[in-house]
Amino acid sequence: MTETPLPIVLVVAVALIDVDGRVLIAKRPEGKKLAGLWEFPGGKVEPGERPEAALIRELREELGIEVSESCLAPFVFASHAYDSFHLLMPLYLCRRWDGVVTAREHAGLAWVRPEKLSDYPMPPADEPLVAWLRDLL
Ligand SMILES: Nc1nc2c([nH]c(=O)n2[C@@H]2O[C@H](COP(=O)(O)OP(=O)(O)OP(=O)(O)O)[C@@H](O)[C@H]2O)c(=O)[nH]1
Ligand SMILES: [Mg+2]
Repeated sequence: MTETPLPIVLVVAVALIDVDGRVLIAKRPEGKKLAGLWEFPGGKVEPGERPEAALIRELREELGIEVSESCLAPFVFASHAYDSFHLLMPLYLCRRWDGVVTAREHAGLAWVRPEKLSDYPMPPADEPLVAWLRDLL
């Protein structure tokens, strides 16, 4: 069987972890794909951009925080076929940042214990990531 190849889209995302071990998730705003679902902050890597630089840029734009590259620890990744593209999404862990986390582009933010993440509706690609966080954090 021949499959029509889907474009691969590289998205970088992060699980920010606070001193109490809670993880930050953010609610996708109205008007965007998957609106209303909770996600890990991050976004698309632009052409020619390094993944870590893209994530640092996205965290500045979306949350108003400054993260240094040495604080981004590669963790697990999602590989998920949506209808029109194939998502490849590395998830980093980060426990240190400067500034106050603010919802600049999201409809809301929540700090959630790993075992409670499954109470929040998230995109299908995120389900395995939530399981890894629950098991390994
Ligand atoms: N940031 C993020 N994106 C995710 C997650 N799970 C998931 O399927 N995605 C998908 O990854 C794609 C890109 O994410 P995004 O909307 O954050 O991209 P972006 O920040 O660059 O926004 P923009 O393209 O509107 O400028 C979306 O189709 C989104 O649904 C997740 O946990 N975090
Ligand atoms: Mg984004």
